[in-house]
Amino acid sequence: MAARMDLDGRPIKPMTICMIGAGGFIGSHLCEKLMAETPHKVLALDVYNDKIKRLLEPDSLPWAGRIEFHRINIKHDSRLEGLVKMADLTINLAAICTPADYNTRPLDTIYSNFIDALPVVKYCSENSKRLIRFSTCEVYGKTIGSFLPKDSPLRKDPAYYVLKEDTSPCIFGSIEKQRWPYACAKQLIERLIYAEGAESGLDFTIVRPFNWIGPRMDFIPGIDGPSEGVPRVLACFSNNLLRREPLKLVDGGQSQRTFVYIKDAIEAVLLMIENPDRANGHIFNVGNPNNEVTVRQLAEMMTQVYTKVSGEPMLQSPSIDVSSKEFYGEGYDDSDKRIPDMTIINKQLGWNPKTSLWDLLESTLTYQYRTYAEAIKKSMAKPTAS
Ligand SMILES: NC(=O)c1ccc[n+]([C@@H]2O[C@H](COP(=O)([O-])OP(=O)(O)OC[C@H]3O[C@@H](n4cnc5c(N)ncnc54)[C@H](O)[C@@H]3O)[C@@H](O)[C@H]2O)c1
Ligand SMILES: O=c1ccn([C@@H]2O[C@H](COP(=O)(O)OP(=O)(O)O[C@H]3OC[C@](O)(CO)[C@H]3O)[C@@H](O)[C@H]2O)c(=O)[nH]1
Repeated sequence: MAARMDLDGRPIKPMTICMIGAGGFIGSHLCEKLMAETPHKVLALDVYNDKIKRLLEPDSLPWAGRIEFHRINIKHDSRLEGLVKMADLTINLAAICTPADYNTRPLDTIYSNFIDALPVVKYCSENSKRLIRFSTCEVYGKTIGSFLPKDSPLRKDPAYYVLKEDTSPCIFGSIEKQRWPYACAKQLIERLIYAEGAESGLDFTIVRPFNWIGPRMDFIPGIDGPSEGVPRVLACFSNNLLRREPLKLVDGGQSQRTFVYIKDAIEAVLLMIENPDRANGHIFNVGNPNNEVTVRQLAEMMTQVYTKVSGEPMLQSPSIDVSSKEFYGEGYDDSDKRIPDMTIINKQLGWNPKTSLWDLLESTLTYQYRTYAEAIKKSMAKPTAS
């Protein structure tokens, strides 16, 4: 492998990375990238490894010896400190991060996103180890514009909706709205890390992903996850399409999101890993401001793309409206609109997303169809117990 250079033309030394949550959606793509394109070593920590199994077996793989899986629940495992100490850099991805859990398991959500993350910050700080912490775009909550009257011309002014790391406020709903414990826990751990940086000199980078999507995201209920489970929107809509059911639009599907292809986003994370001088002390939005749609438009586009990749005809009624109470239960609330400002990541790391929403949906839904269509057909053909 040719020597890798950083953005300032210096050779990059091979490093050991302790990656917590390596078995999840983002972790699996990051491990794949690090194994295929870099000389770095990964200590991969998670309670599951299904999504990275391909990288772990067999021993003849070109990167064998550079990735080690440790089945660890960071809530209670004394091996964690030793693994942080062995590494040059710790990346913490571990979290409960599906909205269906926030209002139904708020305590688990707070523990997972704040309490369980505390020892990781402490071990990094005490041992002078660099930390990359995965936060979320959800720390911004709702836009300022959403509080303006519906017909206010200011709603069209980007100052009222574009989300900037260093100036936008974090606006959450009331305590009864249990959508927000996740965002609030993520915000508090960001503040703690920032304070460790200021008071104890911790070298940190905080990543705020804006709806990264692609293959291996979440699960398909009843196939590789619980039948009653509710994953994030990409997997919910994929499941509906694969089962030939209408896509469910929560509260009319009026909320807006910007979606970025996982492979583009992973490029940004690799730049952070390999350019510590440019990434330390920063909070980065990582998203694609050009890929904005309402959830209703996302459903329409996914239906069209799925029809193309599967060759199956479109349903007569491809979507239905459901209330958030019916879909998520009491206490659900939503972010209205999420457009990332890209100034900081652009200036520090020169990163820009490349893939259009249509193209990323085409490659992702091709993967979903190839991976799940047969299994779903078989499971739907099975007689159900009466
Ligand atoms: N995917 C996105 O668009 C997105 C958006 C915003 C924020 N994030 C953040 O990025 C991170 C990764 O997200 P993801 O989409 O890959 O989610 P994911 O659920 O696929 O991955 C999280 C992984 O953490 C592991 N984990 C959770 N608790 C653990 C524990 N106690 N011990 C060990 N492992 C544990 C899980 O088993 C899972 O494999 C999360 O912190 C999430 O909040 C992701
Ligand atoms: O079947 C469905 C499922 C969802 N929706 C609506 O889609 C919007 C997006 O939902 P989702 O992808 O589940 O998650 P969010 O974008 O709301 O939140 C995530 O953003 C980042 C992260 O931190 C981690 O991924 C997480 O909190 C939403 O409006 C749903 O109501 C639907 O209509 N139908």
